[in-house]
This record gives sequence, structure tokens and C-alpha cells, in this order.
Amino acid sequence: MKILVLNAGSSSQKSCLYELKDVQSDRPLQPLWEAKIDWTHQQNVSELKVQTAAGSQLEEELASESRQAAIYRMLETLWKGKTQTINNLNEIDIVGHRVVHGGQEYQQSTLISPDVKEAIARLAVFAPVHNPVNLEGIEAIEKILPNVRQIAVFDTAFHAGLAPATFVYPGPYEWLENGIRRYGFHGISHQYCARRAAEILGRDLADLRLISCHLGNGCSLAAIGGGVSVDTTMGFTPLEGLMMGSRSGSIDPGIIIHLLKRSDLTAEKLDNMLNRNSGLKGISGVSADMRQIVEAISQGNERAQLALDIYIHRLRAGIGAMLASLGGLDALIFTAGVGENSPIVRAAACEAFRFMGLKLDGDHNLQSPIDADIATADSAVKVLVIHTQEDWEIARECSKF
Ligand SMILES: Nc1ncnc2c1ncn2[C@@H]1O[C@H](COP(=O)(O)OP(=O)(O)O)[C@@H](O)[C@H]1O
Ligand SMILES: CC(=O)OP(=O)(O)O
Ligand SMILES: [Mg+2]
Repeated sequence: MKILVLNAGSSSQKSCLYELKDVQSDRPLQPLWEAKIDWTHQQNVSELKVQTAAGSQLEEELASESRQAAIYRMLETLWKGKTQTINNLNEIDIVGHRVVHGGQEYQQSTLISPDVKEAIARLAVFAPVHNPVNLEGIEAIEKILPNVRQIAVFDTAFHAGLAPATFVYPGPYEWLENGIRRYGFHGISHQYCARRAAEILGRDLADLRLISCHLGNGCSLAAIGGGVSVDTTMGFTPLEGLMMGSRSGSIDPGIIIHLLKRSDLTAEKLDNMLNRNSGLKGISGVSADMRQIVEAISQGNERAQLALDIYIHRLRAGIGAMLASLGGLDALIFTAGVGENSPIVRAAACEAFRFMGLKLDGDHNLQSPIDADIATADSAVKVLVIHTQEDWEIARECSKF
């Protein structure tokens, strides 16, 4: 069974082709072909990188192309040129898509139909950075493979079991009746990491209390007890919670009332302000990219330092909140772009939890090992760096259809 996966994040478009021989297979397989478009590279220039299991590689700049055209070019490298992996598009049996917001209707992976597409489009108002690009991926596939089955794998689904006290906002009760509630996101990644953590620790997932820190361009934490999400930092939209690359995370809603009363702020301007021009980017004035923040700090940039300090403060506070929801902790997991690659962020986050016997092995942390425990042998809590495999998790969901 050949499964094509499209995973659209806010700063990247990833894609993989897997061949599943054993449907029960649980360990991540190496994809036959994998591609990534990085939108953050430069203004109007995106970078495409492709590699195949057979060892071919390709790198090219996609200058000022539309997102649709860039996705098409990425997919073309599957059947054309030096990274060609299949002879015929019809070899693809099924296509899985990451869809960020599934609302109340979609609490598990779903075969995409016109109704499902309509719901994804409708829910785009709640995930304006994500659902529209997820839909673009679905439509790109419809054009080149009109008859293939497409599956939506929702980022919200993993959090479907949150308790009412966790998911209901203390606003007017009508909010809840109108679907205004906390949903939680990054569920595909949190779900994969929880299972992988149990494997690395050689423990049964049912017996573990985990906090998964997904720190990418978007950032969220999940408190996972017995394999189930019991709390998370993102809410109604992927804007709540931690400070992120270009998103503010939680702020006092009174600020919005204040701004609305005093200026000509429109919903669109507010959306741009909070989703695209806040967070690390907004505070530093340098970049949403943690690598550039750290670089700017090394050159003495004080706003970059402030941005990192707020990021760490809020990350620690978020971990504290998840800790309280779980009532204890077996392992703290760091994953996604920043979580997997930034020893500075991991060390600063862990520092706050030394009081409970969490001890980081400084040298091991500096190596950013993949899928490893970076706590000392006598630490009361394990600290895991896990390479998130959202694409594999999506393929795994597709194999159930
Ligand atoms: N070596 C690194 N050190 C620090 N941060 C990194 C490093 N590599 C990547 N990152 C961060 O990871 C972010 C992207 O994370 P990723 O999970 O790939 O994003 P997305 O949310 O688009 O899926 C980048 O914006 C960058 O800040
Ligand atoms: C939900 C979300 O924030 O996703 P990403 O981190 O890919 O932007
Ligand atoms: Mg991501």
C-alpha cells in the first residue's frame, strides 16, 4: 500500500511517500520519498528540498510562485527527474492530509468528501493560518489524482476526550452552545510522541504521565495521562497558550477591548497583529525563527534577549500548569523544530523543575540526540528529545482505511 502524506504547517509544507507492507507495523518506516518546502526562507522565495530512500537529493528555490504551484512542483519530483520514485501516479493508493481544525464534528480521521471539505473551509475562520492551506493541499491532489481516496487527519482529534472543566471557557454559557470552547491542537504530534516515549522508556503507555512540549513555529503543551490528553495549552484556535514564532499566545483579552475602543482596528488587522506579527517576531523585531533570535542575542540584541526570556517564562509556566493537571510526571518530552534542536530552550525550561528532582545531563542535552533520554541517571523525571513524525502518524491513520 503506497500512502502519500501532505503535512502543511504554518511555516512549512512537508510531504512523504510511504510503502506499507505490514498494516500492523508500528515503528516509523523510512519514506520512499520525502519533500519539504520552507516558506520562511526569504520573502517571496521558498526553498524545496527532496530526498529519496534510494539516495537521490534535490534542492531548488521556488521564486515567487503561488503556494499551489509550489505544491505541484514538489509533487512533480515524485514522478519526474532525479528523485523520481514512482512511474505512475496511480501507484498511490491513498493520500493523507494533516487538517488542523476539525471542530466538534470531526473527532477522528475521516474520508474526505465534499461535506468534509466544506467543514474544513467553514472551520478556517478558527484556524486562519492553517485550514486554508490544508484545503489547498486537498485540492492540489484532486487536480492530479481525481479518483484517489483522501483522508483528513485532524490535529484536534487527540484532545477530543478533554473534560468539560478543561475545555469550557468561563465566558457566557452560549459560547459553549455555539462551539466556542477549547479544542487543542498539534494532536498528531502529541499522540506520536506519547507512544514513542513509552517505547523509549520500555514502559506501558497506560502507566505513564507525560508532558509533551511541541515547540515549532506554533507551540503547545499536552498533559498526557495513560495515553490520553488531559490538558493542553492551545484552545479554541492555535493562538492560545505559549508564546510562539509569530503568534502572541495568551494575552489579557482586555487589551483587545482597549485597542478596539481606541483605534480603527478591524478583525483582519487584529488577526495579522496576533497571528503573524507577535511572539518572537513581534518582540524581537528580528525573526520568528529561534535560530535567528539566538544569533541576534549573541550580537547583543536586547529585544531578541527579551523575546527569548518571555518565551522561556511562558514555557515554564505552561509546564507548571500541565504538571498540576497530571498530578505528577514521569517524562518531559521536547519535540518539533525548537524542541528537537535548541539545547538553550530545553535547559532553561528544565532549570525551573530542579526542585522536584528533575536533572538534565548538560553534555547530552548539547548533542540534541534523537529519541533519547537527556536526564541524568538519578533524575526523578526523564527528559526525552523525540523527533516528531507527524507524517508517519498520518500514514498510520490512513492504513486503517
Ligand atoms: N537548530 C535549531 N535551533 C533552534 N531552533 C530551530 C533549529 N532548527 C529549527 N528551529 C526552529 O524550528 C522552527 C520550525 O519548527 P517546525 O516544527 O519545523 O515548524 P512548523 O510549525 O512549521 O511545523 C523554526 O522556526 C525554528 O525557529
Ligand atoms: C496548530 C499549529 O500551530 O500548527 P503549526 O505548529 O504547524 O503552525
Ligand atoms: Mg508543525
